[in-house]
Amino acid sequence: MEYSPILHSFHVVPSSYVKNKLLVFCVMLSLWVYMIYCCVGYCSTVPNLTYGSARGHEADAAADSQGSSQGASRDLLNNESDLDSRGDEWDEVRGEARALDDNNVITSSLLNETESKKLPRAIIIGVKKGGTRALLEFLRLHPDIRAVGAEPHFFDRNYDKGLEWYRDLMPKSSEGQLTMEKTPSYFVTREVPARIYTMSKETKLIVVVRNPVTRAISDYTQTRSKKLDIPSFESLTFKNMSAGLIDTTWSAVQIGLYAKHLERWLQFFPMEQMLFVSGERLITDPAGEMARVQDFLGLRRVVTEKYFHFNPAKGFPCLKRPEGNSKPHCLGKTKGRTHPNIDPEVVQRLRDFYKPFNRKFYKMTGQDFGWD
Ligand SMILES: Nc1ncnc2c1ncn2[C@@H]1O[C@H](COP(=O)(O)OS(=O)(=O)O)[C@@H](OP(=O)(O)O)[C@H]1O
Repeated sequence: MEYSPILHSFHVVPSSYVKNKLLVFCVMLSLWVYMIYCCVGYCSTVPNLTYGSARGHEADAAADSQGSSQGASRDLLNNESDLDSRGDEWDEVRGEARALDDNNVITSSLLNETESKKLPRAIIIGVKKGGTRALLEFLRLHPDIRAVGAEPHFFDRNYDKGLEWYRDLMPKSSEGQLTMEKTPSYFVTREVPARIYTMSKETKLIVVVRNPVTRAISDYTQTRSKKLDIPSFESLTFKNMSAGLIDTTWSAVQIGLYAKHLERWLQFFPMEQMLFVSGERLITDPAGEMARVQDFLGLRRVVTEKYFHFNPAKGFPCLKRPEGNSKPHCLGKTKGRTHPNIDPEVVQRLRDFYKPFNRKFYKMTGQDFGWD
């Protein structure tokens, strides 16, 4: 019989030594099997013991960014549910703005786990046809702003649904981000100042104002676009045309009495908590007005002139990517409608009618909007 070291060792070495060797062999075998599994890609299904924390964060970040894009598309669906919402047209550019600041993107995706829906800390409360959609869409370019695209009408039409209903409409945001909404009818609705104050007396309020005569014509143009057989602007303006008595109960006229509406807000909020944006300058100098708005909200000045491109055919500033030369995005067809020609005498009568109210408004706000 040939000499066999293995057999020999079996005979001469104590059995505990053999057991130990077998144990080591089994461990080695398992490790090899494990490594082969890794090579063919099964590791992702097995708890990662080797570099668990590093890979774990990468995976979380990927899942988070998926989460945030889902959030964005939910926001987009909200937009589509509202007639006035044209926010979707601007989303591509908005994404571009976010990509501006890499740190911000990384931070926000890592923070996504702690993101939650919050009540707005700033609201664009008016005025109807002032340029509120343009302002909201310009603001949505800012990475520190999360805004709901549709108009929630919570404080005027849906107040009985409660604050949780309202909060649920908001997009998710991280701690450093500011949640916003716009509903232009708030500025003229009697109950709204007290209700916003009850939610939070710290709420920042923004009002986009526009020459009340042009605003009234814009308002009328919108109504007429939906209902063709309405009386003329001229006949609706007067209670008694021959006596020249203006009908202040007609909402198109009433909304423009800015000083009167503002008085109600000042019973609840100090002037420092309100910002008045010129609807006219938002068209002629959007970057200048945006600088004021961002300062008021305590934000970095991210949305600057490099985001705007004046479209001569449309007659309005549109949004462009700061880099590259892709086509600028403009607001939809319902913004910037052609106004009907109004009898110049009626326009003059309205101007005269608004003059004292405008003066009072300039005095209250400390701003001359140059309408007279
Ligand atoms: N960038 C840009 N693009 C298009 N339109 C612009 C822009 N900036 C301000 N505006 C003016 O916004 C007016 C509509 O105002 P609102 O968005 O407040 O209207 S609404 O109350 O939400 O229906 C709209 O009024 P009309 O011109 O009467 O249609 C515009 O004059």
